[in-house]
Amino acid sequence: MSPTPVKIAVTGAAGQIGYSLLFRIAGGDLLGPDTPVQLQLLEIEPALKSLEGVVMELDDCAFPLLESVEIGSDPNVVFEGVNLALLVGARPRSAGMERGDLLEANGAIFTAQGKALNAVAADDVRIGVTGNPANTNALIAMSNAPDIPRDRFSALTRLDHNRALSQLHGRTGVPVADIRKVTIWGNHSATQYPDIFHAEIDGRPAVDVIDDLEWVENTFIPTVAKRGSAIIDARGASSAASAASATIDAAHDWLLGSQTDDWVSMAVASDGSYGIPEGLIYSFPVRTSDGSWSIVQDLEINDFSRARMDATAAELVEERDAVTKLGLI
Ligand SMILES: NC(=O)c1ccc[n+]([C@@H]2O[C@H](COP(=O)([O-])OP(=O)(O)OC[C@H]3O[C@@H](n4cnc5c(N)ncnc54)[C@H](O)[C@@H]3O)[C@@H](O)[C@H]2O)c1
Ligand SMILES: O=C(O)C[C@H](O)C(=O)O
Repeated sequence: MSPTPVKIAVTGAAGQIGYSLLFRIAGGDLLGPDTPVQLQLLEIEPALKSLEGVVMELDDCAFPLLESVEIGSDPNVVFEGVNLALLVGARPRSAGMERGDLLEANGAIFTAQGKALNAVAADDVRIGVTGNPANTNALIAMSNAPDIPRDRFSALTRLDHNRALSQLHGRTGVPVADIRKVTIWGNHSATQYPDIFHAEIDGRPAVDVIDDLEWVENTFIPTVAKRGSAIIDARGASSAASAASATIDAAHDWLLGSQTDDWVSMAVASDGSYGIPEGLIYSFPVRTSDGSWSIVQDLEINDFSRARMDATAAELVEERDAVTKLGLI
C-alpha cells in the first residue's frame, strides 16, 4: 500500500520562489521518493492566471509523486486539511516604503492566513514562513492561530545557515558536509548573528581552523548577514532558487529529522532559552526529529556572541512592538 499523501500548501505560488519550490516538492525533494504529495496553492486573484500556467508545467513534468494540484485565492479553502503550509507569498518592499509600512501590509496577509490555518488546517499542521519579514510574519500568523500549538510555527533562517556553511567552505576548502554546528541567531535580517564559536570544521573547532577572528568579524559575519542584499543588487531580484532550496531543507529536516551529530538553525518561538524574550520568533540552533524540534541547550556564550545575540533580539522586540501597536497580534 502506498503511504498516505501529504497535503502541502504553498502561498505566493506564482512568484519567483514558487517557480522553483513547487517543482522540487513535486519531484520528491521534500518528503523523499515514497511519499505522494497533494499541492494546494494560494495566490492573489490577479496572479491566478499566471499560476494556471505553472500548474500546466507541473502537469507536463508527469511527476509520479504528484497526486493533485488545487489553486485558489481564499486561504479558508486552500488551507483545508493541509499538513504543511509553506507561507512564501508576501508583499515586497517597494520604493519609498518604510519598514513599518511593510510590516503593516504583510501583517494583514499573515493575520488572515493565521486565522484560516487555525480554522481549516489538519491537526498535525506545521507552518514554515519564508515571506519577509519572516520572523515577525510568523509571529503574526502564530498569534492569530490560538488553537495551533506554538511549536508548529517557524520562520526561515536556513538560507542564512546554508550561506554560512558555503562561506566557511570557500575559506577553508573543506566540503560543507564536514562543517557542523554553525548557528544563525535571531532575525532573518542584517542584524542576524552567524556564530561559529561552537562550529566544527573537519572535526576540529572552527575558530582554530580559521584562526582569524578579524576575518570572522569583518568579512564572514557581514557577508552572510548581507547576502540577501548582495543578491538583490546583482540579480535585480531577491534570491529565489536558493530560498526555495532552503525552504525545502528546513521542512525536510523538520518533518524527517536532522543528523544527531549536527544541528540546524530555525527561527522558532523562544522559551526564554539563552535569555531571549519568551515568545519572540528567534533563530536558534535546533535538533529536529519526526516533526518536532528542540533548542540545543547549554552552549557557552562569550561576550562577543552575547552582544550580537541581544542586538538582533532587540530588533525583533521592536518589530513585535510595532505590530502590537498596529493591533496585528
Ligand atoms: N526567509 C528567507 O530566507 C527569504 C529569502 C528570499 C526571499 N524571501 C522572501 O520571500 C517572499 C517571496 O519572494 P519571491 O521572490 O517569490 O517574491 P515574488 O514577488 O516573486 O512572489 C511573491 C508572490 O506572493 C504573492 N502574494 C502576495 N500576497 C499574497 C497573499 N496575500 N496570498 C498569497 N500570495 C500572495 C504575489 O502575488 C507573488 O506572486 C518575499 O517576501 C521575499 O522577501 C525570504
Ligand atoms: O528579499 C530579501 O530582502 C532578501 C532575502 O530575504 C534573502 O535573504 O535573500
